[in-house]
Amino acid sequence: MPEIILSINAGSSSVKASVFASPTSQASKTPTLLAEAEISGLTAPPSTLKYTRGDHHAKEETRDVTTQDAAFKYILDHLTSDSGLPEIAKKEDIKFTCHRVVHGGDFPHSQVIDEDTYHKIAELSDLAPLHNAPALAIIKTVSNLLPYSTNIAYFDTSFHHTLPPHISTYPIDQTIARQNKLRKYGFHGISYKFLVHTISNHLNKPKSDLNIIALHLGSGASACCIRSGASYDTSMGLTPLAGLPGATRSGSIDPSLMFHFTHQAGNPSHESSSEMHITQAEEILNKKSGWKSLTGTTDFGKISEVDREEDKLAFDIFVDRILNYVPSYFAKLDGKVDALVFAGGIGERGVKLRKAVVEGVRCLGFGIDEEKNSNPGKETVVDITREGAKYKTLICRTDEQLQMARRVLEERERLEEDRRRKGK
Ligand SMILES: Nc1ncnc2c1ncn2[C@@H]1O[C@H](COP(=O)(O)OP(=O)(O)O)[C@@H](O)[C@H]1O
Ligand SMILES: CC(=O)OP(=O)(O)O
Ligand SMILES: [Mg+2]
Repeated sequence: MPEIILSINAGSSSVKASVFASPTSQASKTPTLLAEAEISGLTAPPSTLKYTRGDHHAKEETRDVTTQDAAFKYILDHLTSDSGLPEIAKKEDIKFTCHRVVHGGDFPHSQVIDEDTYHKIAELSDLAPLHNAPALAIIKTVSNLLPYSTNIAYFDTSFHHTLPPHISTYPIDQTIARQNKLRKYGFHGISYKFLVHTISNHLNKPKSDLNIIALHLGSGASACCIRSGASYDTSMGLTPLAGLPGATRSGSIDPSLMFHFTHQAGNPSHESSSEMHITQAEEILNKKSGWKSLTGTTDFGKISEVDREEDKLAFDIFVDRILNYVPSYFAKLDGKVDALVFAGGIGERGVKLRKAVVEGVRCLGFGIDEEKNSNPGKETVVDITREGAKYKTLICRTDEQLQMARRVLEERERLEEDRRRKGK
């Protein structure tokens, strides 16, 4: 009997969940997708549910859903009541549940979640104010509603454990930095790992030889310099606030700015709770900045239509900030670049943004084919390189849920051992 894996990706504006069946042959490590559901637009209500099971597609507005946990409960209800998905008609049939956890601190790889792991993830909540607490709420819900399932945490940070010290270290007092574990962690690592796997297959090049400049552009956006298949540098830092701006995030700013923005910068935010303590500065920069503060919307699709001056400004800021990274990573790769890769909600759907970014780095040898860029079809990887361009430009439809489910199959023995040890 195939085993069922439920894979959950709680982003800052969306929850995506996919149901997979394990392959019947022991040798295969490829899970089969049975159904996928996504509630998007949590920061731009009303949110919408998109549901796909084989050829069956459904779309509906979910007016009262505004948190990741509510979105997950809605999705779980939808999945388990779908008569076309008998595989999970009984909730006990879900053997593994994978959770994307954005901040994993020093965890080098996935963990079966027990009380201790749960608390370690909770301790990191202040360092990912839009992510860890919502993921923990979903983990709690799964423990209550699916008590037979083994919960596994996959961390965005694990992929970036290869960052060299001169890149991960902040030039600050090192005693305090070490005590408080203040360093660059990097995020979107599950997505970047998926990109490495997929692009390596697409280019028929071993992962260990693959150099890419990857842009994961969604509600949160980051760039990653991938050298020999591993993370060498990335734009996010101690928290997912650093680097590129996002839907409600400022991205990197002069650190002194906040003390001039408000005298309350260091005071606790009203949004602090017993689970998460953040300052007003952190609340403003994470939740009240970015596209929302500039344009009133978090929907980059709308902003890209550039109807108003403020949309144009937001669009131009994003392009400008991305252009701070691509040439710098190009130099760090010594010009040995296999591809510039666009992924994430904006990277995959933002036709105009891709064009502006690629044109911005044409002096390096990139070029975009306008027709392919405008009509990229449905393949996982789409080559949008202009004929004659020296370097490739690709779109890769990232799939963090699939990446986690694959890993469950690949590292099954270690996970079983971890599960036994933790008595789960
Ligand atoms: N056609 C489009 N053009 C540009 N951006 C888009 C388009 N459609 C959706 N988006 C943007 O994609 C983002 C969501 O990306 P996604 O990676 O799914 O989010 P999350 O960060 O929550 O995982 C939203 O900011 C949304 O506005
Ligand atoms: C790390 C991060 O910002 O993730 P997301 O884009 O899914 O919110
Ligand atoms: Mg995301």
